[in-house]
Amino acid sequence: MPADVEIRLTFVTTIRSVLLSFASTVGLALTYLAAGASFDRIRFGNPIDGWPLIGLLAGPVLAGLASWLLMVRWPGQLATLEMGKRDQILRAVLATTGARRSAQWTGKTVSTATDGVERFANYQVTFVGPMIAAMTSPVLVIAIIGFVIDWTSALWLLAAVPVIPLVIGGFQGAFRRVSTKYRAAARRLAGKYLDSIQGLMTLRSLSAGRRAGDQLAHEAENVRRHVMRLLAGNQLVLFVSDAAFSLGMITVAVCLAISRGAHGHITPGAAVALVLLSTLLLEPLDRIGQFFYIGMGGMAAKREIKAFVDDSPAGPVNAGRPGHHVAADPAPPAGPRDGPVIELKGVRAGYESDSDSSDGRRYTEVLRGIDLRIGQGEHVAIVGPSGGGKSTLLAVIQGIVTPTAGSVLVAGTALDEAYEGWPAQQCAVVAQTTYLFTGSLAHNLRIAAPAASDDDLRAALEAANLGELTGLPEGLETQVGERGLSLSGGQAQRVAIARAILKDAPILLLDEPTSHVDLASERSILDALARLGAGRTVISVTHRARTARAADRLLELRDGRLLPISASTYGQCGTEAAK
Ligand SMILES: Nc1ncnc2c1ncn2[C@@H]1O[C@H](COP(=O)(O)OP(=O)(O)OP(=O)(O)O)[C@@H](O)[C@H]1O
Repeated sequence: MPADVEIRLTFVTTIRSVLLSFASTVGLALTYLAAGASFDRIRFGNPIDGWPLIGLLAGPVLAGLASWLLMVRWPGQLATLEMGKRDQILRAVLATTGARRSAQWTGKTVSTATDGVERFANYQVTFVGPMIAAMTSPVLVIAIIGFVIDWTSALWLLAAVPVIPLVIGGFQGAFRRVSTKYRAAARRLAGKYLDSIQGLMTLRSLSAGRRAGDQLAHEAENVRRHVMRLLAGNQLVLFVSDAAFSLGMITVAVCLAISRGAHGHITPGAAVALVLLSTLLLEPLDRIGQFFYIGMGGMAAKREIKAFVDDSPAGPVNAGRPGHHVAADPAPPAGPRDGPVIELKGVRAGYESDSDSSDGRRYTEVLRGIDLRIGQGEHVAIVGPSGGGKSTLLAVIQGIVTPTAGSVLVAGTALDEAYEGWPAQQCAVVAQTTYLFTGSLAHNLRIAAPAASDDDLRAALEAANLGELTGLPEGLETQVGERGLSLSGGQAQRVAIARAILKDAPILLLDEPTSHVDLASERSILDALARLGAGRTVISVTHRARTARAADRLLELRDGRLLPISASTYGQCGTEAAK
């Protein structure tokens, strides 16, 4: 949601709240004045008639109508605001590089996009406007008292009114840390909870379920403690403000009524109306109860959403890198051209991770000056120690990880100048594991090529050595993913190859696609990959000597740098899995 829409919505909400609150205040004021006037008439033996009667009837109706209008419009505005914020967060998520993605980050995202957005919208729609209205309506009440009853009493009461917002402002400063800590604890719990669900099978196989449960209970207890602190603060403030202000304000009003009435400045009826009207000056106090739970929580959520969105490199791949121009329009498709298809010069890249204990972030550099030139149709294999940065290098080529220095050219176009989706369009990837979405096999394949026909899908499955799936009773409509047929690791990898075939990109990136499969599956996958790689530029990250030797060129990634090695040296030196 663009900021101006948010500002407009808040502005409209506030104006509406102020108007409706004024209508409600006038309604109640009319009732109290009518009650006072009636009191005078009763004293003189007259029945209740004329404007006091109209006031007594119309006042509550007006007040009730205004309050009702205030209530009925909220749900729609809440939904609009929540939808807009979630859309903004989703865009930020999609623009976030792989460098940030971790279980902690995912948990934070879920917590911010659900509970955080709800709290923010609730705060923005049901709190900000009514709070401003509540703060301004006493001025209206004072004016009514001044005009209708007595200016001296009005001025005395006016002196007490500014104390309430001042006190609320003071409490806000004192309790801001409490609500920020509560939101942080809630985010941490969401992250751990999600982490445990994602790693459920691992936890079970390691008999670590109970320990993980204890940790979750510990985090939940932490959240409970912070909520209790917030509520305790709320109760304390309610007690202090109610005791001091309600009593103080009513006492002042009663003293004024008695003193002004005794000296004949106001009638007994006006004195009664003055005391009744002074209760309307306590309207801001009613809001203090909401202040901590909705107000403080909403403000913390607002800061959190802003930090989340500001923190994500929304927009083009390299947005935020100083001095880099980003093309607004798609660059031309890569045709056969002279020069390298992939070129990296002096590329440095790494990861920032949220530090658990402090506010700061830790940066670890993984690639420390990569130079690489790959020509059209060339097949390059990259080997190296585990954790050396091979997957990171592929992520840089795909534009998922943005280098901190150096330049990257993909399919003949520098990423600095390409639009956001360019590298993803040019590369088909088969990674170590494949994610299958819940849905049909066809749905899972069309993610790569939405316009593909059923025949295209079947042909891709055949070419990926996965023809057996088309023979299932429901064929392409067979449900796979979490709630459907569970495919084996090898079959899932071949679904990824079928996706790559359908995508038909000029560059093929293979990140150890056979590392988690058995020998029979490996043969089948390598065979399908050989067909897929023909005529394409291929980078394959591997630990297998056979795959490495089959490449045109072999490079080793070690200590953040790429060095050429000969296939014979690789086999003999025995890099750990080079068998
Ligand atoms: N999203 C991430 N956030 C933080 N650090 C990361 C992230 N991804 C990878 N790393 C770290 O970067 C380093 C390089 O990881 P990378 O996966 O690129 O290595 P690799 O050579 O592909 O390893 P392997 O052969 O085991 O797959 C590792 O130390 C890893 O912990």
